[in-house]
Amino acid sequence: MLIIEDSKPIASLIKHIAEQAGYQTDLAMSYAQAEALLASGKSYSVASIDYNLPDAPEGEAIDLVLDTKTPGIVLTGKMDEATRDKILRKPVVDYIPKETAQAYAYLGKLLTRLKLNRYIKVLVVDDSKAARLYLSHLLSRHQFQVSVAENGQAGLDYLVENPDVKLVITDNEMPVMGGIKFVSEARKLYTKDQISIIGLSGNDAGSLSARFIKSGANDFLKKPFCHEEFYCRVVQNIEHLEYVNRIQMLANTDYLTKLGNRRYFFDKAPEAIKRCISQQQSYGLAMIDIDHFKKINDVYGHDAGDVVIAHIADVMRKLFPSAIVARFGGEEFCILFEDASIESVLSELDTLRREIEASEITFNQENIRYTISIGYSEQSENIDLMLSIADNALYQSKTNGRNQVTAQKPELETN
Ligand SMILES: Nc1nc2c(ncn2[C@@H]2O[C@H](COP(=O)(O)OP(=O)(O)OP(=O)(O)O)[C@@H](O)[C@H]2O)c(=O)[nH]1
Repeated sequence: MLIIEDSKPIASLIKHIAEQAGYQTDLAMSYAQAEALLASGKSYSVASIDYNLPDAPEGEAIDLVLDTKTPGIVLTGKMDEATRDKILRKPVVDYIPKETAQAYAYLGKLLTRLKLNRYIKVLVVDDSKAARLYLSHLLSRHQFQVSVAENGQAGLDYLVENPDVKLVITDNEMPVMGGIKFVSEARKLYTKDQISIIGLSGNDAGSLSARFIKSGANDFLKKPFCHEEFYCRVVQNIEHLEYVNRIQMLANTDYLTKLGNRRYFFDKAPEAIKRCISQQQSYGLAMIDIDHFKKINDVYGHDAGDVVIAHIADVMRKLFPSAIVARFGGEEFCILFEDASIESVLSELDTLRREIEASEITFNQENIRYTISIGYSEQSENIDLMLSIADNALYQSKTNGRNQVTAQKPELETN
């Protein structure tokens, strides 16, 4: 990041904020220094620009930065409307009045946002080439990955192929398929928590915003809009998705091991089973339980028990990167294997058993060794049946002396 700022204390505050957001920084304390840095051929992912510099008092540094295609954030002590309008007529990322108490917190948030935006895909759906270009420029300035479609049908086709799109901005009046129909079709594919949709229209009918939202849009913007409002709406909608994803992630993750929890397992496993059935792939389910775990807690303490639980989670993550692995509760784990023959899964489960048996965990200068028992169920359409069979097989492993793998078929028992 290039920081253009003549005040030393403010420059070091911005440097600190930028570094916290993960940027390396260069400082220019005047227009001339900024010009020299930019002319040296060095490229910057963003620049903060002080509007008023001793050798450039009227925002001349803004054009200097923008001419090099560097995204620029203007910091200004001038609060008047004329200055604001002058700045916003230029393709800057944003402007921040320095006087407000929140200015530097806002800058930090904006810098972090710009980094995250590089990984966010946005689809613009509009039949007007000029509008597509304009919206793409606005979004690219905030570092989003932008794709375009020229009507609702093309937008829908794009969404089917690209489920990782996070935000759609769509016009209403379009040939082939209009915006309202497009939104309601898109909602058959993705929920409001998966893709955010903002409807746009220049139509004066007041009911249009309600129709967009009732069809499944998250938000609506009337054309013409000012850049600031556009960016505020975009960021607000993206942040909503991020909050929901974070809450879902927390609700589905086990705190100690960072593996999925029981809820995660019951969310993912039925989908995986359906996938395997439709693709005629074999699958199976394993229950894993640490042997005599109570003794580990009793002898070495509860914290040592936690380290053992985290250890087995790490080993499973390493050995089964593509399986659905979950901590079911306490010292019990469950794994769903997709597209795997029984021979290969049983061999992999035995590798897990042997790796755990051979490992030694050091905690508070004590060396801890432990073993695990495993029960395996071959495939069934009924996940509850598979769980009960794997549980039964696990019980057999325990009663037969622990530290072993037992497999059972849903109809026929094998060992
Ligand atoms: N440290 C630690 N202990 C836990 C956790 N969750 C459950 N436990 C303990 O795990 C132990 C499970 O003991 P049991 O169900 O009797 O089974 P076990 O001692 O492993 O014996 P077997 O399963 O028969 O081999 C209990 O003492 C629980 O308190 C946890 O998150 N951390």
